[in-house]
Amino acid sequence: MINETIQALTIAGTDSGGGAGVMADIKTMQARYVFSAAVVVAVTAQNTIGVADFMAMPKQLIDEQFKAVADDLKIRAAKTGMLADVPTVKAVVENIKQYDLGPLTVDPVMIAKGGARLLSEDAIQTVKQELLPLATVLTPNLPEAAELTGMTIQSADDMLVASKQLQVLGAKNVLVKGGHGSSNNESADFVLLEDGNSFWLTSPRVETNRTHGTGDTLSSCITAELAKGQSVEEAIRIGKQYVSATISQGIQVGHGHGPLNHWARVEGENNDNKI
Ligand SMILES: Nc1ncnc2c1ncn2[C@@H]1O[C@H](COP(=O)(O)OP(=O)(O)OP(=O)(O)O)[C@@H](O)[C@H]1O
Ligand SMILES: Cc1ncc(CO)c(N)n1
Repeated sequence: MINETIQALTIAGTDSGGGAGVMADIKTMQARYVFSAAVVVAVTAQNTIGVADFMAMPKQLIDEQFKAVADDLKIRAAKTGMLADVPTVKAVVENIKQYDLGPLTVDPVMIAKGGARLLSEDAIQTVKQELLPLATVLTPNLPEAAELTGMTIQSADDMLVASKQLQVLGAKNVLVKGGHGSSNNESADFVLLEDGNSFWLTSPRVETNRTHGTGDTLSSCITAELAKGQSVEEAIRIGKQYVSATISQGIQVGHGHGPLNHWARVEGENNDNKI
């Protein structure tokens, strides 16, 4: 008998251009040696330049995908990404409550790098009230943290206050991503853990437009590491190291915000005998 392969689930939208959403999630989990299943809740027509169109899946098809996965696979951790609109958020929340999917990472995706809305404005409230309380780890970028808290977030102190507010709203552990920050030489993320401990994660800011799917990649890596049984702190630290490697070891695809290098290796990591 061989040991059961570690399995994780992404619940998100597809990206026809291959760089973000479900595609980035699967590539990331594969690179982290975790088997990835996917519940597709929306399909986008998208490339590195922008999102041309998208459609959310009907509730019945979302329910059936969750059931198909839960009936057969042993999911050890899950993440959510693009959730499109109110009915989709509600369907996802209902299914997450119904099945044992392990620790949940919520990436509250709202607006794509090109400016397209991937979550309707009225659904922000639904995410806040119904999905946030289910999050083991919440990973907003600066504009998302601002939307969810109603704060203006400009300084490091603002990130700290926002993370506390997000914990009050029900997220156990919060990672506020600084990719959209104004510092020119550092990309600094703030982490507030369930036990009240907090720390900064910094990496050199890479001068590049190849940053399509950074948030998806970070949250998927965290999910993969949680599936392996890593602590939340360790999963977040590895996530930051991996996403930094995928940005700094860039590849060239497309004409806009290029995708990341999911083949990138974290320096010093031994990847022998991972399966
Ligand atoms: N130019 C950069 N150089 C280094 N690290 C970066 C850069 N841009 C983003 N990051 C890092 O990537 C991670 C994701 O942050 P970011 O704020 O870009 O997420 P996001 O906006 O949700 O991404 P997306 O919407 O494209 O998926 C964070 O750890 C952030 O610090
Ligand atoms: C489908 C999808 N999910 C998430 C993002 C944000 O990176 C995107 N651009 N597209």
